[in-house]
Amino acid sequence: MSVVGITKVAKRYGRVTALEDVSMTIADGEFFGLLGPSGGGKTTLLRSIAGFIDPDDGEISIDGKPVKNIPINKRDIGMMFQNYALFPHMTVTDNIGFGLSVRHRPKAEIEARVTELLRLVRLEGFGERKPRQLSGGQQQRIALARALATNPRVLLLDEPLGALDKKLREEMQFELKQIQRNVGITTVFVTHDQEEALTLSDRIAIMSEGKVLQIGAPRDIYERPRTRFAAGFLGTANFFEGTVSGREGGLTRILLAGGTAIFTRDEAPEGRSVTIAVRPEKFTVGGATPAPASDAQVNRIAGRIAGEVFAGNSVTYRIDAAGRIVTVYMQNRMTERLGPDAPVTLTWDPAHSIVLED
Ligand SMILES: Nc1ncnc2c1ncn2[C@@H]1O[C@H](COP(=O)(O)OP(=O)(O)OP(=O)(O)O)[C@@H](O)[C@H]1O
Repeated sequence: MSVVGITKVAKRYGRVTALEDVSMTIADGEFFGLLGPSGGGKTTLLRSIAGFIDPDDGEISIDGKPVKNIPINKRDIGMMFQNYALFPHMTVTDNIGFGLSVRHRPKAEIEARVTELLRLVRLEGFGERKPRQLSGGQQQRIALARALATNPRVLLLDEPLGALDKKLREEMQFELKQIQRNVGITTVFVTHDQEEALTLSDRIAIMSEGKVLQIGAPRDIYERPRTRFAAGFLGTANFFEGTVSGREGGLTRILLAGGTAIFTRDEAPEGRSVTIAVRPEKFTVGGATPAPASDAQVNRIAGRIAGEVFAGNSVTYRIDAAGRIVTVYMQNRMTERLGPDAPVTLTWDPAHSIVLED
């Protein structure tokens, strides 16, 4: 069942199109990430759901009801923004209970709820502290508890962990996900950090220049990016441009400039110019004279080591092959080092050659 519905939403600021024809549905209990570069429209969309921004066109609904004429405080939404600071003069308890106090809930109910939320964010016993007596991560957890206090239908998070340093951020990612799972609240969050989007989201919408480029589960977008932008924004990809030159053994043959042929399981009409994406970890690097193919259905191109970045457990190679530099990630399992200029053979499964739409 869908909780948040967004249909053909548009927002312009003078000549700037912040959102254009944006549609998506967010399911009950889903952790939904809006990912994209700066200026892509993520915050504008989140603020439109919250009610801070009124879209020029389209419709936003919660539980099937259009929210256009519902004010912010009646939308049944909890919010946590990067700079959505706690009230500095109030205790942790009063901060968390704030939303319930302004709704004139009975004192006993507020106390019980605050206790429950402190337990949820693992800060029991911190109720009497002031925000300045908390670490950054603790403040963030209190802000989360405050956003959840009224038991809202939807939780909106804008770069919720943006202010934290890397280590704390990783810890909080894990915690945020746990809490979201436990509460089961439908959550929409904005991030420009691809790793954060991959770790937290059930599904991701990739946004750029006000448009949605692709929506899908992290694994689906990673394994099957539709565009060059999506492939490059979520992870790293090598791109091979060529022309479709027919079918062979159930595979599509792509002829690269320079005459090398590579194969894909995807279908594409003969004669079409296409771009193929291959993720760096999909390759195997072998010696100059590869073992005879036991399976003819494998891509195989010759190259030379042009550079390496050693990271202990793994190595990133830059390999000069088929007239380009190919980035390859390898686990550090080799007994011999592949030195500069060493001749190598790159092999990969045609299933990992993805034909892009643009
Ligand atoms: N109030 C405003 N007035 C004019 N232009 C605006 C306004 N708010 C946003 N924009 C423009 O709309 C576009 C989308 O902005 P938005 O903040 O939604 O992007 P974003 O993806 O959230 O970026 P960031 O990651 O930097 O927060 C940008 O080009 C921005 O400059």
